[in-house]
Amino acid sequence: MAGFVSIRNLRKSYGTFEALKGIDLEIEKGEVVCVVGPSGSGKSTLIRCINRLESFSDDSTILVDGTPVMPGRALAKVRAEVGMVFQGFNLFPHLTVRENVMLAPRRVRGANRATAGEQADRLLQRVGISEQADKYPDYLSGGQQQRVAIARALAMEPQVMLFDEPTSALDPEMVGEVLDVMRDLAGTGVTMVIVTHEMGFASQVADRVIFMDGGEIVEAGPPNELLGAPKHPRTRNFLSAVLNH
Ligand SMILES: Nc1ncnc2c1ncn2[C@@H]1O[C@H](COP(=O)(O)OP(=O)(O)OP(=O)(O)O)[C@@H](O)[C@H]1O
Repeated sequence: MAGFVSIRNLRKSYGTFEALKGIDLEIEKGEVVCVVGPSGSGKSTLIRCINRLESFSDDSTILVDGTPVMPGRALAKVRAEVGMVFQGFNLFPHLTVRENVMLAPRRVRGANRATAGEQADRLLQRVGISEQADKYPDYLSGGQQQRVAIARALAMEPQVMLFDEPTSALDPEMVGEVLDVMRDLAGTGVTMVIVTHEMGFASQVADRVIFMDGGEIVEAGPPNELLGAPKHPRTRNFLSAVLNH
């Protein structure tokens, strides 16, 4: 049966270089999937294809809640259902924290100012930074900015949240506060796909961990199996390199 996010034969090339070599992946509604693997294995490319920030081969199919992720009118529907959080926080520097969170509901959904403002305040409370609402992003720490970015993505009430190494650009002492917000979110029924190098976090929150290497899914399974007792030698090599680092 097709998953809530259904990926079939996903191929992506940059010139002659094949970054994704035919990925098949079904993600259930509410499932939390962590994608791990070495640098350059195609993790970011995979999740960027899900909302078509990257184009992909014509013979590949991605469906989100049954809607094909293809150029055209349906793409706006998919993008409204899929929130994304990047490594860099990508907040608008000329807008306050609250205005950053209000922007998409106002522009895309036509929400009025009061409704969008109330929702922003609720979301900022949820990510623990209500007191920063009237500041500009540059005055916030990296961890706080990333929490605003999560609130901003949640403001569209997405069905799916994509996270592309959300803690990689943070100073170590700020990683925990962002992972805590994501951990809370994982308990709320939002479907999450998370590219991460945080193996401890993946083992705690993931329903399934996917190991990618060379543009392919080498192995996938529940965290205790994939991280605890990987079957494939490439997974074992990767994990021993990461964990002994
Ligand atoms: N715009 C691009 N043009 C050319 N090659 C690209 C482009 N984006 C990515 N690639 C290549 O595609 C491959 C997969 O990149 P991707 O960023 O998906 O890897 P990744 O697993 O997310 O790596 P990392 O953990 O370092 O972020 C890499 O070899 C990368 O160099």
